[in-house]
Amino acid sequence: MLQQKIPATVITGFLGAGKTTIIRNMLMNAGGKKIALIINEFGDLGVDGDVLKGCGAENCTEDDIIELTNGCICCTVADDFIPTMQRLLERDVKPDHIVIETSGLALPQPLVAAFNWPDIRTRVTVDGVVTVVDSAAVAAGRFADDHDKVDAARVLDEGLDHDSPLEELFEDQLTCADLIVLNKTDLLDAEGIAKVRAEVAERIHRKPTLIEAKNGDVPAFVLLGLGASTEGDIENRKSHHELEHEALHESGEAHEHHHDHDEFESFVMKLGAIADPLAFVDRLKPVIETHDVLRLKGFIDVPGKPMRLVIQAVGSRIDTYFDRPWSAGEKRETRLVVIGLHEWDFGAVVEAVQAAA
Ligand SMILES: Nc1nc2c(ncn2[C@@H]2O[C@H](COP(=O)(O)OP(=O)(O)OP(=O)(O)O)[C@@H](O)[C@H]2O)c(=O)[nH]1
Repeated sequence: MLQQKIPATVITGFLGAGKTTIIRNMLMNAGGKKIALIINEFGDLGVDGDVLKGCGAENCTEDDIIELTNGCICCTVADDFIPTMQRLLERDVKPDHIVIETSGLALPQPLVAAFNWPDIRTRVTVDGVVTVVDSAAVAAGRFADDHDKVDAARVLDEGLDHDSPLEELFEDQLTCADLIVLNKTDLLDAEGIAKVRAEVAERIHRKPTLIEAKNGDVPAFVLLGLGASTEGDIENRKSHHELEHEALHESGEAHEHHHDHDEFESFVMKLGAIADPLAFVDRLKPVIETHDVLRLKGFIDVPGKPMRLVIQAVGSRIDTYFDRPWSAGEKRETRLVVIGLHEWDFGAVVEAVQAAA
């Protein structure tokens, strides 16, 4: 009899929006569903995968968590994602549901298109694309372009894309959604939330379901079981790049292929033990603001503490918490992944973070 397709849910959304938090909560209340996780990160310090392995959900053990950390899943879909999916489908014990967390910088469109590959499409279907929004960042205008800056630049260069890389990526992730989660609403009042709803609605031509959340508290039955078969609707969810590409093809103009990720850059830093993490966090805030660090996360070795300290910075909003003991064989060290916009002064950021340590 025709094999029932395994449903796969894509969780996307900009850096720090709350994807991992939503997934961790989903694992803890997914009932008996056996979940396989594919976690993609930009910057090869597997923080999300490590955090999720630490949550010890019995329906998703360590070997059900597969990490793809050699770049964005949209660029590595052919040589990384597809083979991973094929290996997963060869397992004798199949998962009930596959959940894919894209990196915060990934375009979901190429990933959804990959589900139309011949030997994937017969066995898996995209149950839905869930786009997580950092409502506080939207309310703060993080994704709205600085229009007078763009207007000034446009005077100089007619061919300038009207959107900044942040704005384009943000819209592309929204356009692809079956469900939009306005997360971090705990940081906003009713007026702020209304403003975010309006801004999100004006950026998309479709009408995906939109829900609010705090600390990723979205019930698993809302996330899993959307039944959208999104891979059959990609015509309706094109990214800016795909639309531009089509327009240029129609006009017959030649154009170079640019990767949307040239505008972003990340690096991993290793630092010594940090005796006073709160002082470190205070000194880090101005560095993040000065250099417009988009995202900083990782693990801190605090001398004398048996537990590992996780640091999570989304823009200059910084959280730290002890998540688990350092394990016996593990080397205690401070490792941070730092992600920013391309035009930043790389050396200066490294020096400033080191000086703050
Ligand atoms: N105040 C608040 N903080 C949140 C909420 N959801 C997540 N966070 C915090 O935001 C930070 C980033 O959360 P993650 O779940 O790691 O975000 P992510 O989208 O997986 O991040 P990347 O994978 O790096 O793109 C963490 O410090 C979370 O604790 C929320 O609803 N409210």
